[in-house]
Amino acid sequence: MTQDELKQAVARAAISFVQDGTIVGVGTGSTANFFIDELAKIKHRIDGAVASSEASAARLKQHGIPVYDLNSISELSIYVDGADEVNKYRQMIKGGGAALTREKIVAAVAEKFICIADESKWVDILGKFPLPVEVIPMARSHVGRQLVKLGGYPVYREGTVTDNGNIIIDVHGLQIAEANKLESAINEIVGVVTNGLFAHRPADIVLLGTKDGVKTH
Ligand SMILES: O=C(CO)[C@H](O)[C@H](O)COP(=O)(O)O
Repeated sequence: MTQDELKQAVARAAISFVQDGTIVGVGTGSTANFFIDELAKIKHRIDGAVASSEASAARLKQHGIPVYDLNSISELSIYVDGADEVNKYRQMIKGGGAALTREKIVAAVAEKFICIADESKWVDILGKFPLPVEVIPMARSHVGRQLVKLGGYPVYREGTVTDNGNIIIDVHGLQIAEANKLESAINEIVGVVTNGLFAHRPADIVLLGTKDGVKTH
């Protein structure tokens, strides 16, 4: 099976968690795109969606799925999104697509976070994938220096502007043993909007696409 076929399989599996008549939280990235395409097939059963990026909102609208502002709803039963890395505690690194802040906001509102990923994303220790940090542009150098003090090698992601008008710094060389602590420490740096560690809010369910089928963690 190709990686895309594994992504498609988990996207399809996630549909079984969608309840009729609800608004669905939708993430960002290639795996989330497969989920959006699956969601379109059952769009008559749902009320609409909340998106974690402009790109996902556009794809949902192309399919004729109504997209709601997060501020206009009071509850969200599920949020379905991909990950760049996920471990056995269902903690994740996210933000490869630069949507980490909105992803974290929608995930915070959702009752259940369902992570959909192909098996290449499964890791023992988080940190091989460079950790994305969303930063207010004028704080770029300051934040970079503080990230070095935390043991990382910050690299400015040139040419990327987030949906919130900010920049991304990718932190290389981290071996993340205590994800909760590192998530908090980075968020305490002045100028950081948020970072792509999802340790305080891990996924509730991970659907992992493997050659032997979709496995649930
Ligand atoms: O966090 C994300 C975007 O900000 C994505 O979930 C993550 O990058 C995984 O992407 P893909 O499904 O394309 O592998």
